Amino acid sequence: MFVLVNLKTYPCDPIEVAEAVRDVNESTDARVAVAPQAATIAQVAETGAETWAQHVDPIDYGSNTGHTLAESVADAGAVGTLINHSEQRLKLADIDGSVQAAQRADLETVVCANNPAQIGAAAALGPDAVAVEPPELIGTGTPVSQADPDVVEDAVEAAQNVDSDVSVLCGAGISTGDDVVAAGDLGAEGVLLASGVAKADDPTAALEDLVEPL
Ligand SMILES: O=C[C@H](O)COP(=O)(O)O
Repeated sequence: MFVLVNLKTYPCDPIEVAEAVRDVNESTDARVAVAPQAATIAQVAETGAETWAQHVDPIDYGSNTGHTLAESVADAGAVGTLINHSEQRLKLADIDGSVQAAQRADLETVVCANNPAQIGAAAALGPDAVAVEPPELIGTGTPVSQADPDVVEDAVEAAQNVDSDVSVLCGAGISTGDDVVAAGDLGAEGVLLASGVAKADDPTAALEDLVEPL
């Protein structure tokens, strides 16, 4: 299972979380990575944790003030990027452009989507993975795998019908090892989570709990 921890703009210490991600990744068969804010990608990557960007824009080098260039986050040490997170929604043409920009920079891609229909559309753009996240469950602590298991199974089916090479993650409210196991039982190959680790008093303990049953 892939456990991708998105730090969003939570007021946590990204280095503390990154060191926990690095250490827990080394102690488990699961793959554990962290997506800090763009401004801290380089510092986070220096810890040795697998580091992702939270977003890249559908642009190339040039006159794009305020945008995030895929090559820049790759140069800073990111190996992958989220695209179209529920809190950073893009138009379909821009999702396509961001996937292409990420692939140009050799970044792995996870395209987020609200529901199975959008997952099918996202999978058609050729990312490495898609992540289904019902927006109403994000940050609630109520796991999607428990509150809405059908959306996970339907997302897996929707992606497989389009491109069986595209992995499916699920996210929203995931915070325990049982939640991760439940996600796997529904066909997800990973989970995308944030508050369960970023808001934890002890990120290492939170991560250890997440991977303990894997
Ligand atoms: O990127 C992470 C997702 O939006 C899930 O957030 P959450 O784990 O706080 O529900």
